[in-house]
Amino acid sequence: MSFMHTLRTRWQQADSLVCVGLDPEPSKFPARFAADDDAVFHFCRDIVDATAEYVCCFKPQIAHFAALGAESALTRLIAHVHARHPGIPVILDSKRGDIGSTARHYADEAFVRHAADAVTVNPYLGRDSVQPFLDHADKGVVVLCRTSNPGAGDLQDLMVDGRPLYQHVAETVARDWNGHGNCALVVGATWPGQLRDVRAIVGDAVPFLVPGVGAQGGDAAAVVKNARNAEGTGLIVSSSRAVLYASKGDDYAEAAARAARDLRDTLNAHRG
Ligand SMILES: O=c1ccn([C@@H]2O[C@H](COP(=O)(O)O)[C@@H](O)[C@H]2O)c(=O)[nH]1
Repeated sequence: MSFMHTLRTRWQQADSLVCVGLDPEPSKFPARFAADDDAVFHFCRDIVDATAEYVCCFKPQIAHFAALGAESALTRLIAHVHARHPGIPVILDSKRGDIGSTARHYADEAFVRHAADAVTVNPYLGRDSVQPFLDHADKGVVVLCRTSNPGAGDLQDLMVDGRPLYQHVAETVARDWNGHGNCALVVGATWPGQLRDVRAIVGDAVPFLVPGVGAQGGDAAAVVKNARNAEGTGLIVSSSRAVLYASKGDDYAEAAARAARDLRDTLNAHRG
């Protein structure tokens, strides 16, 4: 089943727009992991198992694994999601972007090595740099559009032909790059006005990955009000630290589950 089909099915079956981000930082793990040689995998696995019923997706961020030399834990974690929680797609957040001959290897990294269902990509090298990802018609290609960070506007808001650059990215992806219907866009929760503008440009068919609620302070209610589609879906609202590190005690998994459930309920209260 394709990423888009799995995602749409999961939105309905789980009644959730929540994505739990998997950003392991061992210094924030509960003390019980201190002597565990495979702590990254075990901690993330526990979070996955505790929160699965409340999510539409999981989103591991590759730098958090690579910086620790823990790529094997990432591969095993994605395999664990697929084996124990079939029907929950995994978006590998790697924000890749390079010339086509190299991008092919990045696509293999995401879809072959790690067996992710979707990947985040940087569009600024242009169509040929994204093509190796787009060619995987059953996989999701999640293109950075208006990111959640404070400096997002430095380049993404530059005016080009009378409109900010991020709006050109949105239009180009929806009109030209989405031939297989496998594209989504990253738009930060910290920018409700831009969420509304991008939804108006791309219509209902293109999902948004929306990081920035929780630790970055984005307003979950405003995300839903501004960017849901006509079905009340179309959103993958991602939270990492606020879920992963909801408690540093032995109740870390229960606390993560509560945080994911509360985010689901907040989002659902505004879906209409
Ligand atoms: O615009 C973007 C794109 C990606 N991210 C990633 O999402 C998570 C956010 O973590 P929180 O702890 O929920 O703040 C992180 O992996 C980022 O690399 C983003 O924040 N903004």
